[in-house]
Amino acid sequence: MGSRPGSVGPPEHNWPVRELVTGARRIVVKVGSSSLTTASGGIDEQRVDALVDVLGGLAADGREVVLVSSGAIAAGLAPLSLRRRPRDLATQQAAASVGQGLLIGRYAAGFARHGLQVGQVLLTADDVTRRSHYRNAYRTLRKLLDLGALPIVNENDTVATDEIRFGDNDRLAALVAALVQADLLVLLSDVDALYTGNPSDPLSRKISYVGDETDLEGINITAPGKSKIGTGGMVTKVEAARIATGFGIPVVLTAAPLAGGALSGDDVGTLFQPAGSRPTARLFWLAHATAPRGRLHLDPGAVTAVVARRKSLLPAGITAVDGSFAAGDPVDLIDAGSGAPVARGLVNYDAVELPALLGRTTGELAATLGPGYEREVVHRDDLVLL
Ligand SMILES: Nc1ncnc2c1ncn2[C@@H]1O[C@H](COP(=O)(O)OP(=O)(O)O)[C@@H](O)[C@H]1O
Ligand SMILES: N[C@@H](CCC(=O)OP(=O)(O)O)C(=O)O
Repeated sequence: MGSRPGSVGPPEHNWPVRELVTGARRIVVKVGSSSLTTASGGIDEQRVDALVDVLGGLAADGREVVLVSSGAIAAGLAPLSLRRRPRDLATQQAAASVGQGLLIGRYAAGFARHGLQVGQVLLTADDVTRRSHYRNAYRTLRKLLDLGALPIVNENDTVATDEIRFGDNDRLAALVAALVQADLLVLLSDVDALYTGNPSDPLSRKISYVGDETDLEGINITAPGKSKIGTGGMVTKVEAARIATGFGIPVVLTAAPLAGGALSGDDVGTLFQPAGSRPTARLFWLAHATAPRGRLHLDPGAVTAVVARRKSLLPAGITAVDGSFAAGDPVDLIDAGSGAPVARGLVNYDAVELPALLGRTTGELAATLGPGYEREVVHRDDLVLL
């Protein structure tokens, strides 16, 4: 890559942030397809074994480790004589079905050398977004850890459809980190850190520390090239870091071969500082893990009331409704002027009930329709700003 300008780091040299890494007891490690498989499609056994050795070392040190591993689709390509990552879902699912078994087999053999059992946990988006399901997922992961087994999580690609799938595992890893209340999320990729621009551009600088959102301003994240076997790219990793740090979990982003050093506290990769306060689990899930079932469009007064004054949303400030949802479902609140989502909340009415209520005051609605219609459309306790 040639010489490049100096890296962008924390303001003070002795910033103790690396202790967030070395002191972490429960760690979620996510590894991307590009770090586990060969360009021609198949498992890169040496790289899998190198990762297993690092994670086995952590477990031997008494840390709880959850591995979120991509690579099922890529690992299934060569065995099925597929020459590149298929575009159609059915072939991707078939490749994942073959590749997942091979991948987990390789992990099981590798971790056995460290005296560790692995537990395969395949999740769909629903499993980590719906309250009843994510409690279930949590129980399984917790039990595996209690039994001394190392959970290996992937998206359940063989049943996930285009509409519901995560596609990349970065966001899934951030949600799993929140689910198990991890002390640290490590995102391993084929690039050693986040850069200010495309890492192959010599003018791009390495970013060693992200303190908050302002440190991400001006960063140019380019899509991975066509030859890539991963799907998420850097955009989904930064998004995953936002989700995890927003839940109070520090994140280290680095290359898989640097994982051992990063976990020992070496100043490698990019460290994302966690937010000071942790939102309630319920609101965190509402913001990051729910799929909105509809959209309520707000006039300027309602946007100010909800965003600036943190008030409940009343029917008078809603100009339009779309989607088909039932009372209790998550919906996005849209600034009708800009079209941007400003908040997400749990709605108190069914979609079919709302059109007759729009623009009317709660007093007027209660007088004509009965006291049941005095209720807010979205109560402020069920609202989270986006
Ligand atoms: N600003 C940036 N900093 C670092 N990497 C970047 C940036 N913009 C784009 N990338 C690309 O993102 C790629 C990582 O994404 P991806 O291939 O999906 O990884 P994985 O398979 O590990 O999930 C890197 O190889 C890099 O080329
Ligand atoms: N669940 C998929 C992950 C897809 C993928 O490529 O993700 P990633 O490499 O994390 O960008 C698989 O195992 O192939």
